[in-house]
Amino acid sequence: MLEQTIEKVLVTEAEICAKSEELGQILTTAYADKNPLMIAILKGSIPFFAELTKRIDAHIEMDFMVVSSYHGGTSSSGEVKMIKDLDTSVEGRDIVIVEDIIDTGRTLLYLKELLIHRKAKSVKIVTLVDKPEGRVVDIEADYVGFTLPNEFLVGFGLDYDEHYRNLPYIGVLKAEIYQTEV
Ligand SMILES: O=P(O)(O)OC[C@H]1O[C@H](OP(=O)(O)OP(=O)(O)O)[C@H](O)[C@@H]1O
Ligand code: HPA
Repeated sequence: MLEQTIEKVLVTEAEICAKSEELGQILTTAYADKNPLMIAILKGSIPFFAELTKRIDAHIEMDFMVVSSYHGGTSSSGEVKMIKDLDTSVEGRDIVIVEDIIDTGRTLLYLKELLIHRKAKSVKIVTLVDKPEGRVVDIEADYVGFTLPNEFLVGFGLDYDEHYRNLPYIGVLKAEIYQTEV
């Protein structure tokens, strides 16, 4: 069914689990005794957030923000909209933003500047995927799972028109899918 719409798989579920384990160990060491606030940027980061946080062997807290800049299809509106803010104050806290992807960089630049403005003690970014060729603003993640080419990706939280987030791997859709309703 869904699998028939996929042109190629770029990152398998096993590779994502192994990378989450590796990043979890790095964050366990980096944040031992710091009680960071880990922020999932919804909706896309949910599957990765779940994989990653269960592999961090240290005290953490969790909160959630909903922001959106992609309005259907494969192109960014360029405007980042806050749809749901945090419940927790970030003042004086060590923050780890968890994202599924950094592409143009606009979403993470907006979020990082917002959290610094709110007086977070530190703000680090962990992303499952980095597409450096897509960047239009100057921002980098501190921890990157996979650096991938500039193709439109789906799966493991990444959507095309809100579909395909539930694929357990990251891939590219067949070209004809972009011309038809999903
Ligand atoms: O680097 P950028 O070009 O800003 O793109 C990255 C952002 O785009 C996607 O979110 P989207 O706005 O599509 O919302 P979603 O998480 O609900 O899919 C993704 O989850 C990142 O938050
Ligand atoms: O390649 C992508 N796929 C899905 N969502 C995205 N948001 C930014 N880039 C992408």
